[in-house]
Amino acid sequence: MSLNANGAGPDSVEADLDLVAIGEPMVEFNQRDPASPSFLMGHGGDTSNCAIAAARAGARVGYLTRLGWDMFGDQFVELWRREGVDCSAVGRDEKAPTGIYFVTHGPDGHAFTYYRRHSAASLMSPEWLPMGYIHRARLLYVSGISFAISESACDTMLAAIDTARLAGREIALDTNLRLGLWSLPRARAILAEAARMANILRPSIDDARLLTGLENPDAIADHYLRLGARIVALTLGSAGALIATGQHRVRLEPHAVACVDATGAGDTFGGAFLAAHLRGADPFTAGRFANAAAALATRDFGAVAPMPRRREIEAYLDGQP
Ligand SMILES: O=C(O)C(=O)C[C@H](O)[C@H](O)COP(=O)(O)O
Repeated sequence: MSLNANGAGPDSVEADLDLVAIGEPMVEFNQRDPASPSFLMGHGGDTSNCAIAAARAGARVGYLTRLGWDMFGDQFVELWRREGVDCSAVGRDEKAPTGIYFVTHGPDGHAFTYYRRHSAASLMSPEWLPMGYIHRARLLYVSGISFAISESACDTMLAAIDTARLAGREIALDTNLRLGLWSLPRARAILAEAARMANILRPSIDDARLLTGLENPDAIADHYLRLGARIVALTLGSAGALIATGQHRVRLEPHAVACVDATGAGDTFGGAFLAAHLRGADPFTAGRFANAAAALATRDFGAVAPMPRRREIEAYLDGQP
């Protein structure tokens, strides 16, 4: 079942949302202390993270997914309502569960363990897609993870992109490569196709190296600009970010914050970047805002809980030299 799903054409629908994100949310169990058997419960899933980060950064945001008819599904609906993320077109599935994942921490950073196979979101299909809802937003946000979780979810993402393109909406793609979900050759082929259709691209340097075979951040930015993106926001992990357009590029230095858990930092960058972009900031100003937001989001455990709000990000930037 999906609520308020309609297939009305773009001309009859006013864009009353800035962005709509589509993908899979997952309940998160985060191990704060490797010596302890207890896990902190939270909420993750890259596109839901991005939607919440964008809403906290000041955008009008909608989210599309399918949830189980379970306690975790109810929690997500409550979370999005609390965060001001419109979830009126979210579908629920009586037979399939909401996905979950575990975050553990080691010397190489965090690692994810998924329990998401046959989840409600992985059963998304183009027949379900509420196209009229996509028309309501100026920009569609998709992520590589959603192409990887199942064949029908992959088809749904391609249909969502087509819908947004035909309606003249912007498309933003986060590569979010998760090789536990699909093979590198498959990811390369499908994400290159998706990147061709994206106006704004946010690859991480690790993803981009694997996907393009290139090493150098400038060469990676050139590659994606050549594919057709207008803006490439390449995040460089603890080395900051590179924002590139056809005309200009700026390297953003990292912010020195005490990092506790980087889960969701990339999604926070994406959400904050898009919120700033959609209120008219140029890509470099949006990049500075996002770079600060992502750093602030690493100061505590969990993908969502430590995400900063617009005022906090601006106050932090005001205090920077
Ligand atoms: O892996 C998945 O499928 C998830 O959605 C789990 C996490 O919530 C995001 O992956 C976090 O993404 P980052 O912002 O790159 O840390």
